[in-house]
Amino acid sequence: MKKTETSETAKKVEVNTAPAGENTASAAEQSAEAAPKKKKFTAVFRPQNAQQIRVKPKSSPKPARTKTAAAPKDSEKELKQGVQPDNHAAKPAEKAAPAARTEKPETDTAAKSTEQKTAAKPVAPVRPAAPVRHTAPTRPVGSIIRNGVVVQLNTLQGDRPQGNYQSRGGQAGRPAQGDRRQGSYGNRSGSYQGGRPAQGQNGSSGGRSSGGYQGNRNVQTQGGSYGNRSGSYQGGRPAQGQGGRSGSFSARPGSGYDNRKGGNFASKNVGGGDTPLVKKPVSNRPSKNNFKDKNDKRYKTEDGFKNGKGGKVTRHPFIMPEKPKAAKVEEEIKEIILPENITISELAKKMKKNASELIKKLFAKGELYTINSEIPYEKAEELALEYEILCSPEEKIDVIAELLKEEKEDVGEMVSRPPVVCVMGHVDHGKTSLLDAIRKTSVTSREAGGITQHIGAYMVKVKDRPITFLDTPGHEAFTAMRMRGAQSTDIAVLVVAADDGIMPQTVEAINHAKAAGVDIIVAINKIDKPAANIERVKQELMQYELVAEDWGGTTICCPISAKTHEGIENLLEMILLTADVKELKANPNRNARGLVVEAQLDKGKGPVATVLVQKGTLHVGDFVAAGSCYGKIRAMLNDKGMRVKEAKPSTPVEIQGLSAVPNAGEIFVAMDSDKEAKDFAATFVSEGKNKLIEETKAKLSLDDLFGQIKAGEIKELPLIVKADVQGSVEAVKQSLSKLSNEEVQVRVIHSAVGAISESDVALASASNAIIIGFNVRPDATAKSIAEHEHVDIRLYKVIYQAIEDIEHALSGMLAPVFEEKVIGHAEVRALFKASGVGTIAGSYVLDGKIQRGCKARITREGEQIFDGDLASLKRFKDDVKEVNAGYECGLVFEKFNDLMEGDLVEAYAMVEVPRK
Ligand SMILES: Nc1nc2c(ncn2[C@@H]2O[C@H](COP(=O)(O)OP(=O)(O)OP(=O)(O)O)[C@@H](O)[C@H]2O)c(=O)[nH]1
Repeated sequence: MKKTETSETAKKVEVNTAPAGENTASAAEQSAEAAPKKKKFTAVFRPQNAQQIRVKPKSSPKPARTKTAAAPKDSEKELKQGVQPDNHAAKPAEKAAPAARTEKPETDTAAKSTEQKTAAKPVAPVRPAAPVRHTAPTRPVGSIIRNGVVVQLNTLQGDRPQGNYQSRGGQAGRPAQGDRRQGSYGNRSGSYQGGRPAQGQNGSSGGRSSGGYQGNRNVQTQGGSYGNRSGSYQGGRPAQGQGGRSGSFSARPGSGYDNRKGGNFASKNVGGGDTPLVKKPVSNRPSKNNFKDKNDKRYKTEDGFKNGKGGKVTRHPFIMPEKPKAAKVEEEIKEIILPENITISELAKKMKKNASELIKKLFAKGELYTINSEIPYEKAEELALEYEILCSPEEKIDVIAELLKEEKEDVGEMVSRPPVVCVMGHVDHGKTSLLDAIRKTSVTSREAGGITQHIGAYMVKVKDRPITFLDTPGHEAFTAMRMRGAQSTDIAVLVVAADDGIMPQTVEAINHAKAAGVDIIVAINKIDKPAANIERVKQELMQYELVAEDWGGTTICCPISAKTHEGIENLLEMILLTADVKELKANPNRNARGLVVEAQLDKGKGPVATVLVQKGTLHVGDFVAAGSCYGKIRAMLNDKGMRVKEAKPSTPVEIQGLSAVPNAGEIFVAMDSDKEAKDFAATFVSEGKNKLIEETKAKLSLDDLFGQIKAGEIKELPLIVKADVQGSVEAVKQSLSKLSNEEVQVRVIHSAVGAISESDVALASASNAIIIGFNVRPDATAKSIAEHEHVDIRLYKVIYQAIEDIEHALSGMLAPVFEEKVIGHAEVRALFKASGVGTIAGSYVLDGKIQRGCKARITREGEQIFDGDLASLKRFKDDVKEVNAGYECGLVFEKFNDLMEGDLVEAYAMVEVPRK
């Protein structure tokens, strides 16, 4: 029965051991192989296992190594079990004293385990988890060991405990013999072990040695009981150096073996887990050397000890596994990722140090910090380096960029698309006139009676080929449109008046176009004018690396007259030619994606947006998202105001159905479902909030700024601007921002199209901002919240009124200006000395009045001898507020007593005057 059981247990053990480590597993296997030989040995431990063990002992002859045959068995079993110390333990226990399964014995065994370890090494297999399980008590050892091991071992300790337990398990067998004693001993040994391992350990060797010692002690102490004896022997011997023998010995003591084995295993196998931390590996070897007997050496192999005579090698998971683990732990700690700013407490956590330790370190450098102090990355890195911890900056992921990221499309599915063109140039050089001319020459003339809608973009057809013009003013096409890094246009037509040449805004336009990597076609306008000088324009263009084709360059220059329409056709043809060269293509068979060109809140239609489809085809009914807005397209109008059902690449359309008004320049994407569109928008909203919070946080955490605010050097006026159309938002925003001066910074923290909403008020409340509404009103909820939160909402219909109001607000915020104002004169006519007060000037008020707390200048014979505060003003013996002309009074001046009769006192006050 027992034998069979043992084999079963062995299997179980293997399973158990597996987690402990491959080594243990292999050991188990080996042990399993060896087991038959060792069968003779019985483990004392688990009564349950004991039976099984018995069986094994018979079969296992190897145990013989050890003096007791049983020991070998145990070892074998253990080996088989590898990880299953319990079984082994049980076996020995059975032999020694089956009864003793008590935890105490386990502890003893644990103690002995160290010795056993040496001896046990061979026996490693004994680990039999049994002891561990049983040995809750043994744990003391484990715990001790843990303590001994110190924190580093913690993780390992967890494992170790098992090792210890196993060995204990072996001891557990003993317990049967004399539970109490063993128990007590176990404790002792446990304590010892703990101490020792801690001391020397690190390595398994520590464990062993301690185990060995403990084993001895235990044994000794146990004395009377057989189990004890055996234990002592085992312990002692193993300790001395018999690995194999001890194994055999352990067989006797059962417990002893178990312990040893367990110990060994624990240290080795289990240790594999735990030890790594402790450095067991190293220690194990040394201990082995110390303990090794001749026999041991014989049996020893790099992999472990040979089992008994068979010469088979039992693998000892011991050292090998442990080291790598320890190394890993250290590595983990050595590199940390830090954000831009981090608090001391967070840094300490990452460094696995105590915050107070860091604070002390900084304090030693003369820098005062608290655990909540935020320090920049550089400082944190410097600090971490002192602990030999490397830092790397946290990589910020642009969630929105990730969201908008697109995979490369299959070129095969792409078809050519119309070019998207924008017109740029200096003021009055004829941009509008050119666009009008183009419309008239192409679109309007063909679409007889058709009314071209002003939707910010339109298409014209030249020789049946469409061209899309973005009708956005100036370089906004590049700035706003490029907000999300999207390329809005393919070709830029630079309008330069032939009679005016290159002007500042022309240069600006050139730079924007170049930065956007857009092809430039120069339209030299107003050639109908007598003062027109085309060649001069071409010459000037050369300064900006735009060399006309007829001058040997590559820049297409088209002389035109927006007034007479001369050259317009040629310009359009040139645009098409350039488009051909660029081979503009897009895939129309996919979800649409493009740019919001313009957007506004229409009283009848709600939010409407002019979008330029860049890829795919947009359909009515599509779910779209644009920035923080989303919705299902209810209706779609083309540039002629006609309802359309779909829009292909490069087509501008006005869409209705969005939940709110998106920002111009925002990318819109068509989604497969409403939920996707909503999620997309939600991400934008949360990202926006995060950014806002980050900005606020960053500001508040800047000591510099705080210092300046404290010193009154910087003040800020946060504003939220809401208007009915995007154009107004921009206008109000810019006008207000211009009001910033050296002392007060006007900061528009949020601006958008639409009514003043609840979230606007919430934001204003949180950031102490004023809401400026231009042609919009707050909704009912927003209004009531604003009243409750005392948020100031200012509504305007004319921009200048808003500006004027803000200007006033600013002047109120400016540091008051004080001016000196003379309030009266007095003459010193008598002097009195008063102890503790000083000299009292008995004076007569000549004119005006003298007021308490005023300032005074004293002149003597035309020469000023004092300018400072009036410390006290008395009428007779009473303090008074003021003394009018014609009355006498007593004056005492702040820290000035050098007065003489006849001195003239001029009283004055500093009064606040309104700023001009
Ligand atoms: N003679 C002549 N006058 C032109 C021509 N093109 C434009 N103009 C005049 O130049 C003036 C400015 O023209 P706009 O088209 O408004 O110029 P713009 O560049 O759009 O000006 P802003 O919108 O203020 O930037 C108008 O009075 C036009 O009539 C042209 O080809 N010949």
